[in-house]
Amino acid sequence: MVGKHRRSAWHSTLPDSRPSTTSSSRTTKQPLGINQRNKFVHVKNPHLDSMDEDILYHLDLGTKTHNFPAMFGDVKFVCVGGSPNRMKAFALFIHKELGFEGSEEDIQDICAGTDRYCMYKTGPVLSISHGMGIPSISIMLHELIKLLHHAKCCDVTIIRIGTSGGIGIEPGSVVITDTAVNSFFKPQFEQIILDTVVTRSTELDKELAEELLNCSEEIREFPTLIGHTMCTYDFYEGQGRLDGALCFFSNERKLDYLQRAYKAGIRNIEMESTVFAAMCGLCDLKAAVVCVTLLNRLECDQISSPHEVLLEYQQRPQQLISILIKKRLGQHNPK
Ligand SMILES: O=P(O)(O)O[C@@H]1C[C@H](O)[C@@H](CO)O1
Ligand SMILES: O=c1cc[nH]c(=O)[nH]1
Repeated sequence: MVGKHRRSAWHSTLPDSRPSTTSSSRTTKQPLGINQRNKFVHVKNPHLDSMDEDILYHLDLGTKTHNFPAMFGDVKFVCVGGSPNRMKAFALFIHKELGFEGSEEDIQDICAGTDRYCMYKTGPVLSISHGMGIPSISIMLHELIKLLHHAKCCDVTIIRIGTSGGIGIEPGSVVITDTAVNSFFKPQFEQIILDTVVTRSTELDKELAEELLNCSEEIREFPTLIGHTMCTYDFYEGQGRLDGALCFFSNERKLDYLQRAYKAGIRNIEMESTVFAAMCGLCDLKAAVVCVTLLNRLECDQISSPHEVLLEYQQRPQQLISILIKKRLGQHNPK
């Protein structure tokens, strides 16, 4: 049984079934979310205090070479996603949406000295790529969380905007994760530390998920729903695909697994949400995962939609996040 969630997954193609939660109480013209005033980002590592300098190697930043409070102290929203191009596109999009002055050329990759990750900042919004899979996002998050801590950022909301495979929902739907689960449908992330397996919770911020769902009420162009997200260690065998270089199970076993996942409340599969939820939770960061689905895994394994369709799908979580950010900043004018 998957851990607590307030209601079962819900599909916006049934508008009448939308919860009656009003958008006014939580999301109108408030600079910050209700319960997140002056909450600093916490690192949980006593060794950091005794370090003379902290070099964030994969971001090509360091506390002696860069003035973190000056560069990042005003950050309130951090958006992360796998692809460098997507995260650059998001930074440009949000820059325009927030009506900031300056041209696109002004938004440069802060991590240009490394090709591991890219990072863009526009106003209070930081946009960073994390590559594919748990190890890649985990390295980025260690360094990002330290960056936010050294910069003395407070009241930060962090959102992963990704792509995923849907289960039993229309391709192009956007899933807001209430709980990230592992391949056994459990709300847990297992981190191996030295020679010990440490199990961490993958609960995400339920209020933030609801706030995002409220924002989705303004977008009629695509369905948005709340559901569990399964996070795997692999795209092919790990997600029950029949089209990898290796596959030793039948179509029947694949479908049985995916149907059991659907019954457990899982609506999409991706490769980062559990560690993202676990690390952000431990460091007091309000976190959400918002992924578009590229296909329905009950129907196929290959992602065969045309490039333009996939590009448009990738913009959907960005549209939703832009409404949230504008509402939080008191800049939103509903259509
Ligand atoms: O944020 P992205 O689109 O990279 O997320 C998913 C999970 C994997 O990283 C990748 C697999 O195609 O897409
Ligand atoms: O099926 C999919 C599509 C995108 N990302 C995944 O991890 N799985």
